[in-house]
Amino acid sequence: MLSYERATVEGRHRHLKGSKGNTSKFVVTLLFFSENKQNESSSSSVYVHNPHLAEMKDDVLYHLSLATGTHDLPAMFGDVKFVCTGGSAWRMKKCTAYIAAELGMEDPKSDYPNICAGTDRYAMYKVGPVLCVSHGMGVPSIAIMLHELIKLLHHARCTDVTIIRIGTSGGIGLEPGTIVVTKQSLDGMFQPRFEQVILGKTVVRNVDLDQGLAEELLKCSKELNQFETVIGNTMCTLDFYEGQARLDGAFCSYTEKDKQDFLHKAKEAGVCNIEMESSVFAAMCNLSGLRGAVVCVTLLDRLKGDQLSCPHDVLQGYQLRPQILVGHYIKQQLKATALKV
Ligand SMILES: O=P(O)(O)O[C@@H]1C[C@H](O)[C@@H](CO)O1
Ligand SMILES: O=c1cc[nH]c(=O)[nH]1
Repeated sequence: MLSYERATVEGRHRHLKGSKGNTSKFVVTLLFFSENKQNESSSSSVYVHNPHLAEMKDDVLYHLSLATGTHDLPAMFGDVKFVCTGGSAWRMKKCTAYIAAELGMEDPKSDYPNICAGTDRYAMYKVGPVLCVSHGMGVPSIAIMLHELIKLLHHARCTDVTIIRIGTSGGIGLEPGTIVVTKQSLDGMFQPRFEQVILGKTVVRNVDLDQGLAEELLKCSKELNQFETVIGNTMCTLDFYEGQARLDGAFCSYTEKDKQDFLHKAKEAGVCNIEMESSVFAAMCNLSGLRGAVVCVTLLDRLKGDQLSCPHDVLQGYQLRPQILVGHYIKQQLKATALKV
């Protein structure tokens, strides 16, 4: 069972306009969900926390092109136990075919229809208990997908779902092709938090990820022994260029030295890689009670450069690594569950 914990943070806003040093007080209420061990049940299905949903006759998951009124969501998705999500639709289709082969569930025609074919916002594929969904680029895009996915899992009455973001990133001091399993998601100021403005107030959300799941994934990588994997902090930014201290965007107002100083500070804060979705992903896993992990391959070492100039096939090969690791993990989990039955 999960229960709310409330915490209040007080601070002061500095007014941008008006007289120098003018500030006003703000109060932010933090809601954490914590495990209630006393009432722990064997399966977990706490995904949505919204009293308004129960009052709605029909729920339209607009960006997924699915709805409770037009689709039998329990029949379509009730067996889902794992969700893999990543930026590109191509990668999610590849991931579906790879996991199908790993689990011996290949479609003889190798055709995995896009369940969200009614929209070009996101793509979704399913093989057995595994759902693969694309999320686009950046926090707003993945947040919209996650709101609708979490409602989908709720309407479908799914239980015990694990969700893993399989993505790409820029590494700091790591050999390109290394996988980073995120320990904590830090913002651009190296703070472990996700800030969202709701009703004109800043709400700070918890970005802790499931450490047990991260360790299990690291163990799987050791068993596979195909590529280097580390557990470390991931910096989540709102931009690929200036937000990640690149020198090659359309605009840049800092020097190579400024960039290096920033990246070294990030390294000191335990940052192993930089990407653009982990913070809100972690926050929404915490809110929903989903078990979550972020597994990203590094495409380059940001201490050595900014441009992704290595050959296309090398980059595509790197992109497949997170799914190889996650495919192995899912296969092991399903085997272990089958043994228990
Ligand atoms: O899941 P992907 O590999 O798309 O995530 C990273 C972070 C940004 O969305 C994108 C930038 O190239 O790659
Ligand atoms: O450097 C990189 C590479 C992939 N994705 C990012 O966000 N940054």
